[in-house]
Amino acid sequence: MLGRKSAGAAQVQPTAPVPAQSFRFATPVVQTPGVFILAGWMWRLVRFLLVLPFRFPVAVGTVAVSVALWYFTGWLGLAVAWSIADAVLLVWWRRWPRSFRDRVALRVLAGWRWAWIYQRHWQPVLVVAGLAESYLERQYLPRIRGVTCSAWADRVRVRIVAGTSPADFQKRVTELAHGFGAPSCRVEVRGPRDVVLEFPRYDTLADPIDALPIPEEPDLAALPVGVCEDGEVWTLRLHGTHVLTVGVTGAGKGSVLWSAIRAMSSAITAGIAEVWAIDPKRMELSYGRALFARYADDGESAVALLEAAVAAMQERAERYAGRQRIHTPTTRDPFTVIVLDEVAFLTAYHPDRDIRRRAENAIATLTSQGRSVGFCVLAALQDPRKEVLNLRNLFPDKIALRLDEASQVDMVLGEGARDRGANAHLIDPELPGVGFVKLEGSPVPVRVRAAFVSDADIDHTTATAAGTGE
Ligand SMILES: Nc1ncnc2c1ncn2[C@@H]1O[C@H](COP(=O)(O)OP(=O)(O)OP(=O)(O)O)[C@@H](O)[C@H]1O
Repeated sequence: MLGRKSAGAAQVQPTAPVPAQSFRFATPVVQTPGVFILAGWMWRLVRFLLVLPFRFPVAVGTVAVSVALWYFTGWLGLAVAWSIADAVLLVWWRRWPRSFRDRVALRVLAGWRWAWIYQRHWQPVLVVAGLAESYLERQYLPRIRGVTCSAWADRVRVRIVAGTSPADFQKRVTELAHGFGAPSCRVEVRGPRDVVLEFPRYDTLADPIDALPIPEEPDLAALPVGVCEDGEVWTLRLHGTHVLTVGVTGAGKGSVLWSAIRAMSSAITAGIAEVWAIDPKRMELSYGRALFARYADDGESAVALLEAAVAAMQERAERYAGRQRIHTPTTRDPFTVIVLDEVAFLTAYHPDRDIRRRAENAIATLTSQGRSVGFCVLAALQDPRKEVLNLRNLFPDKIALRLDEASQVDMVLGEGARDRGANAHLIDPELPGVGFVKLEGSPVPVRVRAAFVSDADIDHTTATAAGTGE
């Protein structure tokens, strides 16, 4: 009956078996002869041995020379040669430790970690993490192109499978870090199908950092405020930008503010920079009050301070109009930093609506017009949501200290920052001052720790800059 034309077209899936079908076609199963399997393994072994000298020339060369020495001179010759080589390495290590570290120690370490950590665990970790691809019943894995070690991290260069994207790795940084036993993982895209996975070997920022020395002639576009994960000094640009520091209570926002103020204190003494401080909590900035040209701690006086800053900025802009386009700090026109602790107090939490409106207007004007005439807003905030501070995009530079939620990372550092490894919501509460920043010229967020400025350090800074207070 179904075969009749009047029954209409039957809707069957092309691959589903049809019950009434009299013949079934299936691919025949052919047993591979053992000799082919053996030949395949032999070929892989030969290929491995052929590639080995090119991949590890020093290691293979050392073994080859040792075998040759043993063959031609016996054990004695080999022992003498090794003793001389050891002595040379010892002298190298003692006399030029840095070059020894870069050229010998880190290379040996990289070879060891390539073999023992990455090559050994590569397949299981990537398959379980969902980074292996299947096509026509074959499995394709990203390939390790090389491993290098720096003093604190391993960098694994990977050729990804054609048709996949680096975003697949960026989404699985947590799985990769745990899979290879690293505290974290960051993904850097170098080119088409070319990514680098960076696995720190230990947390370089685990110990607090003491207040950094005060620069005598501070570069206001690169103030030393802490340390980056790779051991470099973390410098913060203030001149020519505005900076927003975001973090939950106790995240260490105060140490960022104080490190920046401390770093520019010589410029304050010289009269070419000044700080106007707003401290609604009266606990953070009040301690170093003598350093500030102006200070406010309640809604009315804070708004008056902000409006005075706007007036000063506009007066300066009027003088510069048509004459100069770049601000150079001088005693007449000092670089002015408006430090605003807990900015949400003025823009969201203050009970007086008029104060909130005036504060928001003043901050918007300063952040949108101030940077070219030498005004900078350095603000701290606990909650980055739009309802609390809808001006956050007017701050070109942002610092994400410990945050409450994963979704807040991209709110602070911009779209994709969390995928690139800026897990600010996972920062250990025991590590105040640790955060993520984007440094100039790189989209990859860098993990940093602000130096801790104690009360004694603030006293010292105040004493150094004495005579410039209110
Ligand atoms: N960089 C740092 N290194 C080590 N410890 C720090 C650092 N910064 C802050 N701390 C410690 O963490 C505590 C909280 O820091 P801080 O008051 O700066 O946090 P906060 O983010 O400003 O919090 P809140 O918003 O509640 O004021 C400090 O008392 C200090 O002991």
